[in-house]
Amino acid sequence: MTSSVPEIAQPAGRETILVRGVKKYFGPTRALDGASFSARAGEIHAIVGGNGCGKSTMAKVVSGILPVDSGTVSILGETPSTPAESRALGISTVYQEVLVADESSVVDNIFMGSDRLFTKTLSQERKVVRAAELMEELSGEPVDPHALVGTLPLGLKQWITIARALLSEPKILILDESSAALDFDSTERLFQRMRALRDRGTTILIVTHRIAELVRISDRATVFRDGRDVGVLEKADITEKNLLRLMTGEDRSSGHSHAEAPRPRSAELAMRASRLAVWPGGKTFDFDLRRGEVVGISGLDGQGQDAFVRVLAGVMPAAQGLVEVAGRDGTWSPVRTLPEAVAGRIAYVSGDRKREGIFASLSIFENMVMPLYREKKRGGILGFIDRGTLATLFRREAENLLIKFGVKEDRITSLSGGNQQKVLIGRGFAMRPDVIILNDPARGIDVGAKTELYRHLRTFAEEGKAVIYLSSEIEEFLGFATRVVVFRDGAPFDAFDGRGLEPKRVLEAMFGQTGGEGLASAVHGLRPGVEGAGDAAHDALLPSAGAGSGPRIRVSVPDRLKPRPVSVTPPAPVLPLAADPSDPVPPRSRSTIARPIRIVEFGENGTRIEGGRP
Ligand SMILES: Nc1ncnc2c1ncn2[C@@H]1O[C@H](COP(=O)(O)OP(=O)(O)OP(=O)(O)O)[C@@H](O)[C@H]1O
Repeated sequence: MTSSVPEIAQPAGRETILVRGVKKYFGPTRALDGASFSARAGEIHAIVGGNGCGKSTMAKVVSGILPVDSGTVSILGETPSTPAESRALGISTVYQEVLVADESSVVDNIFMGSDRLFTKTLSQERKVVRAAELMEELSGEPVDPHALVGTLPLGLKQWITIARALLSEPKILILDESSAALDFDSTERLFQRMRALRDRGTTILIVTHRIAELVRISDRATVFRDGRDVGVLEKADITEKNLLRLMTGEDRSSGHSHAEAPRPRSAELAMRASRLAVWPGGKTFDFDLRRGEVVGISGLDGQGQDAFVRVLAGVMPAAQGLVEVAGRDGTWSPVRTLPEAVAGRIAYVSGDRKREGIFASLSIFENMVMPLYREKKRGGILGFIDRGTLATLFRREAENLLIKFGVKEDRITSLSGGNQQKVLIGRGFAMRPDVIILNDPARGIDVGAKTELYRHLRTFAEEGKAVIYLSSEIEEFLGFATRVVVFRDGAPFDAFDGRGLEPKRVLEAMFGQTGGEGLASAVHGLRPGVEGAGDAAHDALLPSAGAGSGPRIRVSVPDRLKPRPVSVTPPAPVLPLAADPSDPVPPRSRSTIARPIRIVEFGENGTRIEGGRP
């Protein structure tokens, strides 16, 4: 990868990681309960399993940062017991949480913690050059090495953590959910890099919930369940079906793809937006949300879909226009702020739990029932709720979403990442809303919980309530969304009926390659405003796109066609439940370059088939 580091010479096939009968308890929680696992030089080895089954704990044990209670751990013949020892052995880890110092520069973040190794001899100028090279190689776009990391979008922050791990050309590279903040194209680049390292003898451990990705990249996979290894699959046997069977211990398929999406029984509206523009100067449009439907929202990164759902949820003000929610008595009330949204029984669930989700210092229980407490204090509509009722609500949501926890009074940060996300989803439902707005909520949650979530939301819609569901994975909409609205350039560009939804058509719309006919159909409840959202169809060859802070989209764009991003700072959102209010909002990137596209098709069960289109 770099001339400044030595080549690795690991004989392929040699066992580099050997873990036997390891136990690791956190109080009453058995994170690892007699787990064994081994990996070889020159292989990409996946650790797979449901939320809370012990994957991250195993990754930390192998990294040498977590001592075990019992069992044996041998990494390259040694047992590192401090991060420094493990680094000296050649182990690099990219952790699940994106760990960067926002107030430091890109170069300082990349070289953080590595001064005692080979980089000691590098001058600051060389480090700056190296950081710039690495970031351009990895992220596919030039990144100012002096830029403050806090001003960068999540995807670039994730690349910084990966660049840091790759600096020393590790013998063992551990990637714990490291592609979670990367879009499809970036994930592909990461995979190429992983394959090159693997071919030079590195052992790569990956932990991921993206099953289709791990089927593609892994040479072997060890499946965990309840803190124990329950099977090892060789490359030829790594299929979605086999993985699920081992993960759940049952024979069942992943999906909801054969299920029917909810259909509204009447034309009664739950919400409406008129003359709405989500960005200053953006195109205006009208939008109706009916009772009884699930509306899927999608788009390429930074096309306004993220702003749209936040505006609907009262989390961010609209640049123009009015959003209203229908009361149970049929009256309409404006939604301009979060309190107005809460009063209108709108709940918001964010997939970005670090920035606008969890309260790290509070318990699991408090995190779930927090909005109800607040209402109680103000004597609002939920003011009658007492602690006993809260406990019942908590239990119900925890059961519904299969949340795995020890004691509900434990801090939320003691939960696995996926279980933290489930608490946020549970919080949304616990508010007993009439409209629930979910912003890419399924990041990091396992397939069992996803299925439960879809089932829950489908029932919710069938009860006459309404769902807005933004997702970066089109597969999520199959058999689930009543209709799907695709955003481009800050406004709806096209819309599709959920029945017979073709993921390929949705992808084409994201790239401006469809005619926008869906906008003309009254079924989709979309009407162009004065400037005309319908104009979007004519602007198809002048799309704007960029690597903003929005969700990841599984679409591949050739590097040479990538736009050069220009930062535009969006208005600061009102964060409803910000863990860290000082956390800056990543800039949105936009550009105006037409791009031919490469489509990734979806086969059975949502597995990807790479296809081509000039
Ligand atoms: N520091 C900690 N304190 C208390 N409990 C913990 C701690 N770390 C992990 N646990 C618990 O150990 C169990 C395993 O957690 P781990 O993070 O390893 O799961 P995981 O398989 O990586 O899950 P996910 O897919 O959700 O990331 C969980 O029940 C979790 O709540």
